[in-house]
Amino acid sequence: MSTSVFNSVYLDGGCLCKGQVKFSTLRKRNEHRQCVVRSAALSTRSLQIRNSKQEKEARVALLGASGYTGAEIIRLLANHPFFEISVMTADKNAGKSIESVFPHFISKKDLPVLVSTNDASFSDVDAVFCCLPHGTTQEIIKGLPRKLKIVDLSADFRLRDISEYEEWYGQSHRAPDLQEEAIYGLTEIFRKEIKYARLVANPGCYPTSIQLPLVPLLKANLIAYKNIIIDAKSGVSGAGRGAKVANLYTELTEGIMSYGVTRHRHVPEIEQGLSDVAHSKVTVSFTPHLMPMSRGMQSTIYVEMASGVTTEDLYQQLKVSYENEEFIKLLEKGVVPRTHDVRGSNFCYLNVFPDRIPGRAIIISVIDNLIKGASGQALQNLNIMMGFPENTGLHNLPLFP
Ligand SMILES: NC(=O)C1=CN([C@@H]2O[C@H](COP(=O)(O)OP(=O)(O)OC[C@H]3O[C@@H](n4cnc5c(N)ncnc54)[C@H](OP(=O)(O)O)[C@@H]3O)[C@@H](O)[C@H]2O)C=CC1
Ligand SMILES: CC(=O)N[C@@H](CCC(=O)OP(=O)(O)O)C(=O)O
Repeated sequence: MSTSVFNSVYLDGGCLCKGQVKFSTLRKRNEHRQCVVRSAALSTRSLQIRNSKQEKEARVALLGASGYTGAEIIRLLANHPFFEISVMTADKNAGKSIESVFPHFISKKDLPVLVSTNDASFSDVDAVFCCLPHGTTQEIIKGLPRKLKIVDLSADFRLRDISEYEEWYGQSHRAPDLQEEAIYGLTEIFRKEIKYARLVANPGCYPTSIQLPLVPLLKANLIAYKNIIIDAKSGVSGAGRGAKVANLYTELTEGIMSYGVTRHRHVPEIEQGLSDVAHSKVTVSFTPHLMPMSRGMQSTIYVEMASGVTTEDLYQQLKVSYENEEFIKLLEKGVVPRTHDVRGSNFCYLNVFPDRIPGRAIIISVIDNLIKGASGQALQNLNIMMGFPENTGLHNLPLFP
C-alpha cells in the first residue's frame, strides 16, 4: 500500500472532486472517484445519494447504527472528507430511516436505510465499524469478507486469554482464531500495531480512561503494581440505548449508583493492559458508578508511588509521554479535570495530585465515554488503519456547558 498523502482538487467527468487522496489498491474500482452512478442495481434512494454528492475515498458499513455509539460515528463522519457510510444496520429498528430513529439526523438525507445485519451486503465496502452488543459480534465478524478493515467497539476481542473472556462474559468465544489476530486499539499506546491491523478491538470506556494515565507510569516503574484503587463514574449512555429499568430517569436522577461491585467485566481488560507494560501481574480494585448525566466519565485513581518517587515525577512522566499527543491533555498543576470540558470531544484530560498520605498520589482522568471511550477512538483507529491522518474528523471542540 502506498503511503503518499496529498491534496487534490480536480475536475473529473464534469464533476468537481476535492479531497485528500491517499493510497493504493483499495479503490481499484473507483480510481480517483468519478462522480457518476455506475450500478443499475442501486436502489432509487442509493441512486439519489450517489447523484447528490461526490464519492469519498473509502466506504464503511456501520453495524449497530441505531445505537448510541453508532449515532456518534454518524455524527463524526458527517464532516469526514474520506469516509462515506454506505451500509447501516440495526436489529429491532431494521427497515427504518435513520432520522426516524434519531430525529437529530433529520438533515442527513444521504444515509442508507437501516437493514438487518444478516441482510447487509459488504461487497462494496472497505471498512466496518461494529457497534453491536458483546456476544453478538464474534459470529458476525467471523462471517465478514477478509478484505475488510474492522474496528469492533464491543468487548468481544479485547481479552487475549479466551478462558478469561469465558469466565468474565459467561459465554464461550466463537471466534478464537480471530482473537489471535485482533490488535487492542488503545490508540496512543498501540499506534504502530494498529496501522497494520485488520481487526482492532476498541477498548472499553473505563479501560481507556484508566490505562491512559497508568500505562506510562507503570512502564517507567514509578508506581507500585499493587494497591491501585480506581473509583470511576459514567454517564448513563455508557449502558447503551436499550430500555432497562435501572436506567429510567426516576431510578437515576438525584442519586449515584455503584454497580459491578467487586466484579465488573472491565477488570480483566484493565489488568491485562497494565500487567503487559509492567511485565508483572498488576491488580486493581475497581468500582464503577452510574451518574445522573447522559455522557462523560471520570476515573479517580489512587496509587502508591515507588520508593523515592514524588508526585512531580509522575507529572513529568505524563508530560513527556503525552506532550505530542493531540487528544491527551495533562492539565496545569493543580487544575482538576472535569467531564464538562471533554464532552463531545475525543480528548482525555489528566492530572495528578499529591495525596495527604505520604507516598501516595491521586490521578484524575476524564473522557467522554461515547467519544474517546468509544466512537472517537474507533475513528482514530480506522483513520490509522486506512492511512488517513489520525485526527481526521475528530477536530470538534468540546460542548460546554
Ligand atoms: N455506550 C458506550 O459508552 C460504550 C459502548 N461500547 C460498546 O459498543 C457497543 C455498542 O454500544 P451502544 O451503541 O452503547 O449500544 P446500543 O444498545 O445503544 O446499540 C446497540 C446496537 O446494536 C443493535 N443490536 C442489538 N442486538 C443486536 C443483535 N442481536 N444483532 C444485531 N444487532 C443488534 C441495535 O439495534 P436496534 O436499535 O435496532 O435494537 C443497536 O443498533 C457495545 O458492545 C458496547 O458495550 C464501548 C464503549 C463505550
Ligand atoms: C454505564 C455502563 O453500563 N457502562 C458499561 C460500560 C460501557 C463499555 O465500555 O462497555 P464495553 O466494555 O461493552 O465496550 C458497563 O458498565 O457495562
